[in-house]
Amino acid sequence: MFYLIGLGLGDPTDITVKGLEIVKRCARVYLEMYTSILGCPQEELEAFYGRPLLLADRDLVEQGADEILAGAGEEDVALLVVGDPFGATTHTDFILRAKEKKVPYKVIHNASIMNAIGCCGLQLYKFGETVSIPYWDETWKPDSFYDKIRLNRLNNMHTLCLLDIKVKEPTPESLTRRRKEYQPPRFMTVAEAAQQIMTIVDKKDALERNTILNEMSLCVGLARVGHDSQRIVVNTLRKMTQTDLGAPLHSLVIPAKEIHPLETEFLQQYTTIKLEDYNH
Ligand SMILES: C[S@@+](CC[C@H](N)C(=O)[O-])C[C@H]1O[C@@H](n2cnc3c(N)ncnc32)[C@H](O)[C@@H]1O
Repeated sequence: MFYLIGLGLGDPTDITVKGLEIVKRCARVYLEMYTSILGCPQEELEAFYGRPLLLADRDLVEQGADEILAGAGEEDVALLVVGDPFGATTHTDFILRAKEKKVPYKVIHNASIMNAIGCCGLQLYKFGETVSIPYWDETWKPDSFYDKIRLNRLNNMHTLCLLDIKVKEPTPESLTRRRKEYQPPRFMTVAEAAQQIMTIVDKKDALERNTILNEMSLCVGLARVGHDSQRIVVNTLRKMTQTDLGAPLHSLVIPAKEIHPLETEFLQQYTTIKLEDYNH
């Protein structure tokens, strides 16, 4: 059997009892930590599970599905995913590959940032399409995520912005070489995300700027959701560009234009801005 097991968001003990029992009895257990991170080293997980783990890095997850699924028809193999397995688009592919190979599979769910984001007080059923904000570089500055935020704002829906994680990215110089060298891992902060959004907003004409988003629009920065060190801050978009929420992972929420009074009351604990009569 092939098991896709969610680890939750915080620390090793967030795995479910069901997940832990499966992990203990599997022949091979792979750990995927490039679409998200747990905030503890692999050794800590191994000590808690009482068994070794095989690290499934980006190359193995994206190109090595056959290797991971090998033998899963006869013995138990698991792939551990931080959050919920369906909280990242990458893992549905594993299910399709298992089906194709006639390997039986089971998914063990856990908390995901997709639902834990409700901890800021904005109601989950008022969120529109989630966006991913990629790191910009000198030559590549995609801004299609802004169009989705715009549509959500026009439809009075909140937007969850998931922020880029760069792990095992080859250095530009080694791209053409057989032996790749890798850049240090990078995790986008709420300040960096807010800065990229501000850059787009600043380019819009005055009418668009005032009706969709402007520097005074509110946003919610969240760091390390589900960890003991979780932080949530509500700020204006401009001030969020200067807000340091510490270690990764971070997410940013752009609230809908109209916020329910209960949402306002909840958000108020994360800011000194008087939200009751705030109108941006
Ligand atoms: C591919 S997504 C989430 C994948 C994961 N499978 C899940 O279900 O939560 C990764 C992004 O989600 C956000 N994220 C994940 N865990 C987070 C956390 N604990 N706190 C804040 N943001 C988080 C970050 O923006 C991160 O770059």
